[in-house]
Amino acid sequence: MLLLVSPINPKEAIEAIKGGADIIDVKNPKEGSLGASFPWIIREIRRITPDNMLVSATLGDVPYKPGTISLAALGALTAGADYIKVGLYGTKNSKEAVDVMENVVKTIKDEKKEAFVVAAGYADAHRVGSLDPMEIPNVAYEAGADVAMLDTAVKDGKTLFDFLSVEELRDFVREAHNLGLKAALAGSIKKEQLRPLDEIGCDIVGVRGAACVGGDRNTGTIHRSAVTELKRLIEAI
Ligand SMILES: O=C[C@H](O)COP(=O)(O)O
Repeated sequence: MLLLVSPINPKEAIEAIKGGADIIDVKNPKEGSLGASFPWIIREIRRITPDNMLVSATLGDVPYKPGTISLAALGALTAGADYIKVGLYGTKNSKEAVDVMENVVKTIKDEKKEAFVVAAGYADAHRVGSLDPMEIPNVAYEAGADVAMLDTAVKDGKTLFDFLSVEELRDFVREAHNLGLKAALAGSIKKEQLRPLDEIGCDIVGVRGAACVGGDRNTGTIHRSAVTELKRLIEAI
């Protein structure tokens, strides 16, 4: 299981890299769970990240605006991201979600075939009126994306496991794999939840809060010691 860590700036990105993260995921929590960062921050983080490591950028908790999101995707790619995440927030059904995702896939793959496209849904979708999380693998598949992901939309201390049972998460991962996709899971993941995620076959676990010290995901900052511990726990499973 790979460890994706979400820094907000280059200083935190260095901590994540030194701590042993596998994927550096540039994020702006001020704009939401999957809040988009700025091109110059993505570019600088790409510059300081070793070439053999993926840099991810999220396009935000996106509305149902395929054109707008396609342009944002091109911006993230141009700034240096090679793992593009789309938070399917304002898409109310799978038809709208596929519409957004297939345009993002076209945008990215036309420019850089080997870049990854991630369709991200929310385990607590019912709290924000977005798409049923169990539909995400099929949306990702239909659109030609590479990864089906879940996070939580509302960051209030509740974790992924508060909204979906281990059995439901196992089904999500199984369906993604059956469709030839990778499965990524996030949502205020705690250290003790790494093992169950690995056991159900999760390919990528995403964290911010658990990699921060001196506060939570908003008030704390990523420190290499916390990242190293997460990495060590994963390796020990
Ligand atoms: O992509 C993963 C997110 O950054 C998860 O953040 P969180 O662990 O604070 O919920």
